Amino acid sequence: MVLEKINQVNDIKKLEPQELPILADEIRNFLIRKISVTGGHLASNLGVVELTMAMHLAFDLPKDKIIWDVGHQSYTHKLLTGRKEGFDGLRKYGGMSGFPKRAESACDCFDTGHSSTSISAGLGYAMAREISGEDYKVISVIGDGALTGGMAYEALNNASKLKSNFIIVLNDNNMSISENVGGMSKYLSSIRTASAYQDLKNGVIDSLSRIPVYGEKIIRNIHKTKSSIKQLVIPGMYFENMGIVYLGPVDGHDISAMIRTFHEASKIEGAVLVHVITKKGKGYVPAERHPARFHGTEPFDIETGLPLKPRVKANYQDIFSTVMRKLGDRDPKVVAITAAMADGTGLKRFRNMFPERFFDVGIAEEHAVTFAAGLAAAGLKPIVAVYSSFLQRAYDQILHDVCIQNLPVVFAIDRAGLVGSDGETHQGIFDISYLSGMPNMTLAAPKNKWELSDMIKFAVKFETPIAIRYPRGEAYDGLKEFRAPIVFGKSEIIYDECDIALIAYGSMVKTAVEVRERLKALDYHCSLINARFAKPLDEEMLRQAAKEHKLIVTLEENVLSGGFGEHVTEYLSACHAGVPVLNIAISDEYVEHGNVDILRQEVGIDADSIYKKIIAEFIGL
Ligand SMILES: Cc1ncc(C[n+]2csc(CCOP(=O)(O)OP(=O)(O)O)c2C)c(N)n1
Ligand SMILES: CC(=O)[C@@H](O)[C@H](O)COP(=O)(O)O
Ligand SMILES: [Mg+2]
Repeated sequence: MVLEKINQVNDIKKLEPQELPILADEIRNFLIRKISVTGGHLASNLGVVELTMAMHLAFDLPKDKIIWDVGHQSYTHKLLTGRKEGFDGLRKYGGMSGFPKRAESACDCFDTGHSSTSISAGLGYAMAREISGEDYKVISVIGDGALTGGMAYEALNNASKLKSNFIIVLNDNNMSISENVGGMSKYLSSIRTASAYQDLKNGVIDSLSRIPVYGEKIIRNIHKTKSSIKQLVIPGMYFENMGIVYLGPVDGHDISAMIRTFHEASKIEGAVLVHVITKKGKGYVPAERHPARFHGTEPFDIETGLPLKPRVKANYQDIFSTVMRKLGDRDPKVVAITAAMADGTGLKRFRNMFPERFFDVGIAEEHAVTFAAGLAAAGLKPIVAVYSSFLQRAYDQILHDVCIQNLPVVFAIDRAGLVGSDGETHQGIFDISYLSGMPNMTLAAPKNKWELSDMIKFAVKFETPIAIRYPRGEAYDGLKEFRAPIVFGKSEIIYDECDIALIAYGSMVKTAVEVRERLKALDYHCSLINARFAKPLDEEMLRQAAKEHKLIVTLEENVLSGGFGEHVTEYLSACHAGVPVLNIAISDEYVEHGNVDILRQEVGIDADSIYKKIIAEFIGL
């Protein structure tokens, strides 16, 4: 086993050349085996095995800095930097992260998780190196999907002024999570398919490189200057015209070709983009055939590629998918927007049925929101389906383009709450806080699957901005009998008693049901109120609850700061309600990766922790 020889960074450099393809195969088998048990980002990682090996061979880690965009494709890098043992605990609580983490290894120089940050961060490193007079190479690895994100262009624009070497590796597998979209994607395809042109260029460079002494110089000059020869023979003029040298395309499964190109790229003063072509899912047939399904996978059977635990119950995304289909059918003004998350959000069905009213704008949340604002201003009914943590990107667009103009944009905020294995970059625990301060915004959250459907229907008729948040995964199917119509700003009283009022928002209603059952066993009488709206608050209900109970408990899956509970407490204290309020929320800390049930216990929002906190509070009254 060649992989056995890889125990720490740079061990790969000790291998014989003939061992490298064997190592690539063994790494693929290792990843398939491990991820089939733990789950994780398989297809992207299978695609970059040789690319990562070539970078580790061409560069000097940890001195040189490799920055992985998104970071979901960094598994081979982890393997080659002494973290083989970590794969059994991949993305588990207390185990190895699925993303690069500076705290995990000296070879991880920048934490990532959200897309399109690598060129900015790399440029920061390169500039810092210039200023401090240090000597290391900086390499940002960005996918073709991540290159649809606006930040990447802001960084490229800025990178053109760099005087020292900075390598951008464009890992082009012609896929985002699903098919990549947009003009840049088309442009990259045209480069890939222009093979005749490419052969011509390679021929010229190859011939030049065979000319002793002068050949190298001419090639360098070609790369350095904006000569007309270069314009003729090198594709990638988009980058070249920005002042970024373009090299490629290079076969991303040919280690020697990549090493040669990286050495070439290292000699260039300024920013250079190396265009590498890879195959997403390479080496595992089910992942090659279904790269989107194996982008991020649950544990699966290696033989068949099928999930080990087939889903029995519908998840919130299935419910969203169904209601969107119905709305699309009923109302031709309904349009749906996603920032590259059609699969995850459940918009695929809408896309297939109403392609002309479906927009995948690429990994461009800021643009998605302002684009939706434009659609709304022109009289359509846009629904932006977006993960809570990714919507953080678009704070100003929501405020400036949607809320100030009071436009009827619906935000379907998916993955709201703890998401689990992706960890701190992906936990959707800030949206109530960052949205509730925006005038004109309405915030709602359903208690169960039927209410999600009712709320989306309500939202589509709503005439001002509205955000509906719901969690990742299985939809709650309890409390079916409680389906009072949705009324703007009004909560739903589920059980009306005395002693304690449990006022739960969205996903926490389910937990509150369990807490109430346990408190009942101790003879505590608890009301259960489904808040439905975090903004505006149901003030009438709050005043009433304050009068009728000895303790108010708010429950939410969001950070405390700026969250639902804080607003309730503030309101009750402003009206001198005189009743104690216990806020159940996540304390103001980032929550790491792990199983959601474990994380809930860790942050104290599981039924048991809440039950204990309530008893302690009540006894102290
Ligand atoms: C801001 C943001 N939006 C969405 C995502 C979700 N996301 C993760 S990877 C990915 C696709 C990336 O495609 P690409 O960069 O080409 O990498 P590949 O998986 O193809 O290697 C998306 C949309 C994200 N991580 N960050
Ligand atoms: C890396 C990334 O950002 C996505 O692939 C994310 O992991 C998807 O998460 P879900 O599994 O919740 O769709
Ligand atoms: Mg890609």
